[in-house]
Amino acid sequence: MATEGKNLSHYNKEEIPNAKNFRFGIIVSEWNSNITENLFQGAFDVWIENQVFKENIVRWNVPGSFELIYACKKMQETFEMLDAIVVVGSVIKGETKHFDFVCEGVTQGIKDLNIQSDIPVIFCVLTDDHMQQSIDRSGGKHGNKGAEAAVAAIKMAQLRKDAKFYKG
Ligand SMILES: Nc1c(NC[C@H](O)[C@H](O)[C@H](O)CO)[nH]c(=O)[nH]c1=O
Ligand SMILES: CC(=O)[C@@H](O)COP(=O)(O)O
Repeated sequence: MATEGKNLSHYNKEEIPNAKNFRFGIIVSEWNSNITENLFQGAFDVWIENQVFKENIVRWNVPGSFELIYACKKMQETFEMLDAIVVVGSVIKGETKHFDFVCEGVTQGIKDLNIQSDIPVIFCVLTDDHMQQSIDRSGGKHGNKGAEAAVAAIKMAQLRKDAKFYKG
């Protein structure tokens, strides 16, 4: 398993672009908030550690992961100055196939928003079989996927900035 036995949240600050002037959006699902709040904190802490100004971080909340799609579309439309957006969710399998549809729907929706908009969207949605897997990946033994998402957001913001520079 890709994550098993590993903590993927450790990163080398020397390899992270200067994030001081970047502006980020983050949308947090309220489902499984014990998980999503830890994911948010992991992302927020990485951005602060990399000199992002608190006032340059915009947070919205949504009821569940499926609503991340619409909220992200509206955030892209509303805050065109953002350099990247992170969407945060925790989907945990239940008794029915609903888990499959929510996970696939969010995945495809966020993929589409990356294609349709100039603002990159980072996918920080845990899709786990049970709560322990979620705990392990939101500040537990396998690190914090929120921290990883924040690093990805910085790197993609820099890639977008470089692309604009080369395009002229
Ligand atoms: N079961 C989980 C959900 N389900 C709710 C959906 O995301 C959505 O809010 C609802 O279908 C109304 O549109 N959401 C999660 O984020 N995590 C879950 O485990
Ligand atoms: C992902 C879900 O919506 C799921 O957790 C809901 O649980 P159930 O499938 O038992 O209704």
